[in-house]
Amino acid sequence: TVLADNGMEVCLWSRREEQVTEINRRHTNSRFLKDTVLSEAIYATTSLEEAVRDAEAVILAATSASMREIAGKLQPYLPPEALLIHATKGFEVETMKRMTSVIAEELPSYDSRRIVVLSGPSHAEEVVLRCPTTIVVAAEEMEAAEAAQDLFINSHFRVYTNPDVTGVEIGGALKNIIALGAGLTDGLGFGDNAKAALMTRGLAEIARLGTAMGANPLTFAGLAGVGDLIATCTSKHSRNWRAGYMIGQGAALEEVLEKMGMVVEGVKTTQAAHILAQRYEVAMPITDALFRVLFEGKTPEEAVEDLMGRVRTHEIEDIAQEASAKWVP
Ligand SMILES: NC(=O)C1=CN([C@@H]2O[C@H](COP(=O)(O)OP(=O)(O)OC[C@H]3O[C@@H](n4cnc5c(N)ncnc54)[C@H](OP(=O)(O)O)[C@@H]3O)[C@@H](O)[C@H]2O)C=CC1
Ligand SMILES: O=C(CO)COP(=O)(O)O
Repeated sequence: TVLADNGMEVCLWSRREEQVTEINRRHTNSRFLKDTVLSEAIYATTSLEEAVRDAEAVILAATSASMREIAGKLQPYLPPEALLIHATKGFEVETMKRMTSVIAEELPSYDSRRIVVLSGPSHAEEVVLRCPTTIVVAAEEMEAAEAAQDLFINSHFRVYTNPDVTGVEIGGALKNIIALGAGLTDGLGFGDNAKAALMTRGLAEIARLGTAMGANPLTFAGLAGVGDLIATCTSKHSRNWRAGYMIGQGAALEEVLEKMGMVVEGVKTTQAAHILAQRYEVAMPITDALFRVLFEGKTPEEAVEDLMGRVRTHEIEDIAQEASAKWVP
């Protein structure tokens, strides 16, 4: 919608014939965006080759679990000059790799410095209504990030650039864990204090792992960090929040995922972050508590008790200030 508003011809690729027909005939995508009429500049196809032919930019926006498969399928068709952008928030859980690494591995002839990640507080339901939205684009090569900025920016969609690909990808992925936790505390009937605590201490552990993985800690104070954390932890649109809420109310994970019918990235990301925290030797108590609830049968109430009973500690970490001063793109 944003690109069509900016005068571009947009081709959507889907593997579902019925969805493609609906988009082309009725200009709606009722499974995902009820009550929205899409621009006539948007059309759809089941042919990936047709979708990317002569494309100025190719945007990968499916799930993290399907990124490798889709990037691999794209390989023979990607026009070499096209700008490659992804908007997926998660890790490849089998390898713990970030999305840009997965894409780079599947598209070895594409200059990986030009792969752009687009992230930030941006629920699709609000973007299609043209509600003011701000996001961030990051690439190792700043011209690529600026080219993505040029494509998307308009009066209702404001785009910032950032050279920190690692931080932007990690912020977008890890906030989903905290959103699950925020939903869970709401489902348990706790109030604003609990949610504020989770968001604040959640941001601390996002920044801790992110910094250990090479991100600029200041990125987590930006749109891909605290910005997306606020949107996702407080929004009725968030699938992660809703999934957490149902679990807090006593539902089992399998039942919740079945009901959602859409991706809840935070579940796989909790698995990935739990392992990454061990690998990088950083403390992620909220992630660990959620891991135990999701995968080890701990009750939400027990997890909260564990978190509140942890050994007392101080708030601000020196390491973050030092890392920020030293960080180079
Ligand atoms: N929704 C939002 O507001 C935002 C989402 N994101 C991120 O974007 C990503 C996608 O989210 P979202 O669109 O909401 O998720 P949904 O679950 O709503 O949709 C996922 C889409 O990916 C497609 N897909 C999954 N696997 C494959 C595959 N192997 N081949 C082809 N298509 C596939 C699905 O197609 P099919 O129906 O055929 O299964 C479906 O169209 C996530 O990482 C999310 O975190 C980021 C910002 C905002
Ligand atoms: O990342 C998002 C908004 O920025 C979407 O969050 P959910 O996947 O929780 O709906």
